[in-house]
Amino acid sequence: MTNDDVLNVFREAGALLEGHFILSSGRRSPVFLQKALVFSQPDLSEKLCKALAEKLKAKFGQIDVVAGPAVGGIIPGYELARQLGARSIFAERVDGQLQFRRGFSIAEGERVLIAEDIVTTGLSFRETVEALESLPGEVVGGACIIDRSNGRADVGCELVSLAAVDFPDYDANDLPPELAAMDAVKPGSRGLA
Ligand SMILES: O=P(O)(O)OC[C@H]1O[C@H](OP(=O)(O)OP(=O)(O)O)[C@H](O)[C@@H]1O
Ligand SMILES: O=C(O)c1cc(=O)[nH]c(=O)[nH]1
Ligand SMILES: [Mg+2]
Repeated sequence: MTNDDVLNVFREAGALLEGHFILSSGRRSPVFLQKALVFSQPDLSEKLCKALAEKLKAKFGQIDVVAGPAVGGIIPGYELARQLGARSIFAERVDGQLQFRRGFSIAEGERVLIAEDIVTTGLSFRETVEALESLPGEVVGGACIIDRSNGRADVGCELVSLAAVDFPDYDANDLPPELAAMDAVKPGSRGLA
């Protein structure tokens, strides 16, 4: 799939939003990819993850465990695991810190892939890498559906994206006038009680 093919899936699902958004990192953007609207359609999740899984097989070979950060990483992580013949686990925030709970485990020597929906600054990805450090297994790399930093984000491991695009984001104290004129909304889960 090309970048345009992937963006068209989001556009047709009504998931390519315009406005004033507060991102997970606290940065602001006039564009938001509401992935939940795409992942609410299993055929679309399957289509995107199948194309991404082909790239991942070629790059990393055998994967035993796919680990994604909640909430956004759960569905693509599960569908990628299905496509790759791997297990799927997820990390969730406890007092703001990502932890693997619910009895999830990784065995010594297992090959682990980190799966995300969207990468902006790479912060959530790096936190997932950190959460995996105290567990057995080898992180062989990472995957995301859309890298909106177009390859600039440091994710703490080798990243394969299905699409890489350049969407603007700004410091909250340095907004362009058209964004400053709009009320901001925060769609993600980070920081919610
Ligand atoms: O690269 P980053 O700057 O970390 O931004 C990307 C992250 O932001 C979103 O998660 P969010 O914390 O908003 O919550 P969600 O997963 O519940 O949507 C998205 O799912 C990624 O995890
Ligand atoms: O950076 C984010 O928080 C973010 C951006 C985006 O486009 N979509 C999303 O779910 N999160
Ligand atoms: Mg997330």
